[in-house]
Amino acid sequence: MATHRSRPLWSRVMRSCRLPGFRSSWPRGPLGARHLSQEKQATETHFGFETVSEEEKGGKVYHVFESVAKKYDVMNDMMSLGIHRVWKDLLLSKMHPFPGTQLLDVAGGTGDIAFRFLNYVHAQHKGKQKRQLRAQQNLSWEEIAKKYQSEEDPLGGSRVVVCDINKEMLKIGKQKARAQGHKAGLAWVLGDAEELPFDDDKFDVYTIAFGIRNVTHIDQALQEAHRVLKPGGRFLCLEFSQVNNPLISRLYDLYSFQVIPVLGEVVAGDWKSYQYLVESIRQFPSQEEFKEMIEDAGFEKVTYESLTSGIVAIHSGFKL
Ligand SMILES: COc1cc(O)cc(C/C=C(\C)CC/C=C(\C)CC/C=C(\C)CC/C=C(\C)CC/C=C(\C)CC/C=C(\C)CC/C=C(\C)CC/C=C(\C)CC/C=C(\C)CCC=C(C)C)c1O
Ligand SMILES: C[S@@+](CC[C@H](N)C(=O)[O-])C[C@H]1O[C@@H](n2cnc3c(N)ncnc32)[C@H](O)[C@@H]1O
Repeated sequence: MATHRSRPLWSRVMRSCRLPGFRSSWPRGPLGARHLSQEKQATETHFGFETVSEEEKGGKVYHVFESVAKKYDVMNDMMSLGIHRVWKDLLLSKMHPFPGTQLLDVAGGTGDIAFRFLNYVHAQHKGKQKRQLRAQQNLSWEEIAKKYQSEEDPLGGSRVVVCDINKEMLKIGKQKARAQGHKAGLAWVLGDAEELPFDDDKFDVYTIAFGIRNVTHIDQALQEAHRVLKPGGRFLCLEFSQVNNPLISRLYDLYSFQVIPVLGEVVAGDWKSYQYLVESIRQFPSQEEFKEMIEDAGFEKVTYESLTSGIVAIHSGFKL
């Protein structure tokens, strides 16, 4: 079977040499590459509103999530007044996993998407079991109890792999998994979205929630998503997007720049990481631009849904 090492040679060589032209037109934010010289295009990018070298960015992003890991979940509930939970639930209902789904959750951090997936497939499997038992009306209650006990896989064959580049985020995720009683069907892998440590054609669904904005080469991460998905597999991305209503946009800016970093400082003792959060949101492409990037990576039937006036969007695409 082909492995992740089997990426075309030109791709590997151009990537390691950082030749101009390898990158797509991204980044295109206010301080993005389109304002830079041809030579600098291959080496400079943005970290929030700051211009940094591509080599520097990964380390800076790593430091942000290492720093916020312990307060990450509480901060999300506070900053979003719990709304991020609704967005994540919507991602799961859009996915509507079938029994036996193999999910890869990239930039999975503290496991929010993975735990939702496990709860979803568990409930789905239980429901299916109940329906089957109801259909077998002639069974005695002892036989029904026996059938329940002999059930070996309560997830019906579904599995999720959480992959994240940050050890601290994964550590918190594993602690949460233990506390919530998740063990079966869950694996944690340290890895980079730009160079996934998985074989080709391995997963039915690839998710990335609030992760892709932090990746240095978004085009590379999208190509990797395409590579590891099975033919017919689905890409789903939940990410901050563009608010189009001018009034809401004004309020949103006020809240983002005046409140979020203050909350970051008060709750997590970390102004800078939350300043990076709001700045990185402004650097991310619009719904339509991101849709094009997903198509460029080879996905088909690409669609998106804007949620909460476009504060976030869910993009979907298929490897056909
Ligand atoms: C370091 O990197 C990160 C760290 C992290 O912890 C998380 C992430 C990734 C993010 C997530 C996993 C998602 C969860 C996190 C967030 C949603 C935080 C980011 C928040 C924003 C960019 C702002 C938008 C927030 C929301 C839509 C949540 C709801 C909040 C409100 C409705 C605001 C209510 C607050 C107040 C009333 C307090 C007083 C506010 C002011 C004085 C400022 C003025 C503000 C307003 C008048 C209202 C604000 C209005 C809006 C936000 C727009 C309203 C929208 C609609 C009506 C649709 C990570 O990468
Ligand atoms: C805002 S958190 C999102 C966590 C989780 N998906 C959620 O929705 O709560 C962003 C995550 O992206 C991870 N990340 C950043 N760059 C990455 C990369 N190149 N490869 C894999 N993960 C990365 C960070 O370590 C962090 O855990």
